Amino acid sequence: MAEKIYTLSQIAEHKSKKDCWLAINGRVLNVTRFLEEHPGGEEVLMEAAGKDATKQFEEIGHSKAAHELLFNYRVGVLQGYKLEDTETSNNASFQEPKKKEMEAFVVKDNGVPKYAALLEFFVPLLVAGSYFAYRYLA
Ligand code: HEM
Repeated sequence: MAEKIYTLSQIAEHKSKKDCWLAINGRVLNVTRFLEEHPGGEEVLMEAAGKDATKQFEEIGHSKAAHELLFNYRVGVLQGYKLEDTETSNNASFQEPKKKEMEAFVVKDNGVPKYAALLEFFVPLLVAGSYFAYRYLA
């Protein structure tokens, strides 16, 4: 999927409270609707508005959740960054957990693995029981 590529000077045209863009890790973000929600406050975002804010963003030590939030505001890619990289990291953080959830769901809901789990529990118990019975009773 092709994404729109922006230059830093194009981003610099969007630095007001009503239209606020910035770039982080090669992604161009429209954070206008996030200004009021940002836990670190509107002011720090406004200071970074219209610029590449990667350094500031990383220096704060934002959480994984904050890194994932970035995807919600993505409007394009900063010129000079590879598209594949951003696509891959996008897929990795959004699709992998979903897949894991699905697997857990299938195991819980399927009768066969439950039966297998019971066997896995009782067979070693039976073997150990037989061994001790043989050792102490015979
Ligand atoms: C779209 C971009 C951004 C997102 C999605 C975002 C998200 C967040 C979130 C979720 C938090 C809560 C703490 C955490 O989970 O790490 C936070 C805190 C904070 N952010 Fe951001 N942030 C962004 C950009 C920035 C930028 C560019 C700066 C600095 C120029 C900044 C400065 C801060 C500060 C100072 C805090 C408070 C840290 C604290 O109280 O310990 N953020 N941000």
